[in-house]
Amino acid sequence: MAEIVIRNTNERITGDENVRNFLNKYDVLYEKWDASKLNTDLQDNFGLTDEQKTEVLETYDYEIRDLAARRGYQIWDVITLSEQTPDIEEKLAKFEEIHTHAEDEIRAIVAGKGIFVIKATDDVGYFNVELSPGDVISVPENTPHFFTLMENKQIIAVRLFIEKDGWIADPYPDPTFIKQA
Ligand SMILES: CSCCC(=O)/C(O)=C/O
Ligand SMILES: [Fe+2]
Ligand code: NI
Repeated sequence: MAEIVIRNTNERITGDENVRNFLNKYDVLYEKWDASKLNTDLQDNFGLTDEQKTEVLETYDYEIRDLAARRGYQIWDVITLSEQTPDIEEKLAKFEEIHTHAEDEIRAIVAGKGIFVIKATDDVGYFNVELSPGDVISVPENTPHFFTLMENKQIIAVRLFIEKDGWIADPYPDPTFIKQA
């Protein structure tokens, strides 16, 4: 279940309804997929082969096509990040820079954990969205954000894009952002 932390106040928001209501205020979609649908061999495998990634997409084909039909996503992929990922440090460094995307994108966590840090309004500042298996969020277009792993340092996520070119990020250097532990 996703949890929110508002970074400026340390307020923590828990419970599906509260989380959904908070996120919807900032045009962030929050939905759930059934994490138990994924074959257990794949849930514990953070070094998926291309064939296994296809199996993940087949497992969630109904959910993916439903989101695509409702919200216009055109392509999707599976990303795994863990110590087994080649160039993990470079990949993470890229995701950990504040950036925007010119399109709305979906991130569905199917195994592991991760945090999206998203900018709300100037007065609220940034909030953390701590994501667990089954959590599905959108990252709205042109919204400053970044992504980092949690203590277990591993994740499998399905990503849905509107643009056929996939992941394209525009850096958003933000002097108002305060890094904290
Ligand atoms: C867990 S999805 C990988 C990170 C990503 O796709 C993104 O857009 C980060 O901001
Ligand atoms: Fe992003
Ligand atoms: Ni939870």
